[in-house]
Amino acid sequence: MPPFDANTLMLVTAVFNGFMALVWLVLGRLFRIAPQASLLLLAANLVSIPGLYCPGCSRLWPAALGPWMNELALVISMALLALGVRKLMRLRFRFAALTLLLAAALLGSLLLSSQGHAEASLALLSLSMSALTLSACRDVLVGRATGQPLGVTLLLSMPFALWSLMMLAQALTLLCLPQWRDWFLHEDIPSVPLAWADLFIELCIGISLVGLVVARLIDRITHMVLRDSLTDTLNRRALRGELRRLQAQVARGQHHCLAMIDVDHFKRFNDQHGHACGDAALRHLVQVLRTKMRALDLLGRVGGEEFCLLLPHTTLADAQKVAERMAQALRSEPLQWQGQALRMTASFGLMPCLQDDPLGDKTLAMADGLLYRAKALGRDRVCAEAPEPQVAPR
Ligand SMILES: Nc1nc2c(ncn2[C@@H]2O[C@H](COP(=O)(O)OP(=O)(O)OP(=O)(O)O)[C@@H](O)[C@H]2O)c(=O)[nH]1
Repeated sequence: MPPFDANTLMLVTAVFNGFMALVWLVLGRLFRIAPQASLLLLAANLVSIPGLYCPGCSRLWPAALGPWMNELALVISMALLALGVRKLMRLRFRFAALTLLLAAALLGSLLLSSQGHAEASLALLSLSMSALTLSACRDVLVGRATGQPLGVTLLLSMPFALWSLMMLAQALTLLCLPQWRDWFLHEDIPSVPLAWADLFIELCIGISLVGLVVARLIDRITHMVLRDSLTDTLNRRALRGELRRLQAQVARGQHHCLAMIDVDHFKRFNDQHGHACGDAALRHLVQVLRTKMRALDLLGRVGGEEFCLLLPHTTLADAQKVAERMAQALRSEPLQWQGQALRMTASFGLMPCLQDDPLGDKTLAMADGLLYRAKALGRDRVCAEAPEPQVAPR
């Protein structure tokens, strides 16, 4: 007897899946990390165990249904895995498509099995597993966190793609290449090469799923560190970082602009309608400003009701048009609060990013000065100023 027969390898895979079920239990229940996804992945691992290794199970159902029942557990496990991955990547469930796929696979394979077409029945189940893992692979690619490098995403999606390919190859072999059947199945249990491949891919999927959770945690922490929690704009720290980056480009001849934006008479929202209304007003402001921003533009909250807009690769004349459009949009879209339409305006101080200002402090201070000029001139307006032309020293 070889040192590792297929049954031993399937037992090792089942033990590993049991261990992963424990990992999801701890992550989801104890640490409350991705609790719903963890629950689905816990169930996926538990359900896979009888499909991988269950010596006494054959006594529970007719012998003809033996292989079908094993594969059935694996198909259900794959469906739970696909759902868990979707939840982990924060994508909406597509229950209709999943139910249709499962119903077609299970009913079709049962029908084929009952009519004596055991190979076609197994092939159908393998095909459905291939489709389920392919959809998980796609979800890992589609739902990747914003800052996650493409190489890492490809690496994390690889085990799902491998599993999908392996199941597809198994289905095609059962249907079209019976002479190669031994590569996949030995009688009704997996062949040794397939059992090895199973074990390897299950290990990789487990590691990949934990990697996805870590990527999600990193994404959340980065978001918390760099974003303002009320308005979901950049916070002061992130804004300063972006401004430094733009100032470095200004030194190399690029043209960027910066606008300081302050809500007019903001205190009245708080005083007359309560603090919750003030918060809603800030979110409304951001929502309206965003409709006039390009994908490249960056908005950050400097503090209180004061915001800073960075307009990369924009001349002062173009930036002025953007700011005027924003002021107009605010004027025409009042805040809807408890059945009332509350008029909201803002003042803008607009500056081109200055040369010889590596941290952007001078640019910020001058934009702030222009903002106060806009306030002094009666609010609800844009004040812009070109910098003094630089005179070359004689
Ligand atoms: N609701 C809410 N209020 C805030 C927040 N941050 C700062 N404020 C309030 O914003 C108000 C700012 O008021 P002021 O600085 O007097 O400015 P203003 O009323 O907008 O007047 P002008 O700028 O001169 O037009 C203060 O009452 C702060 O308490 C916040 O996150 N939420």
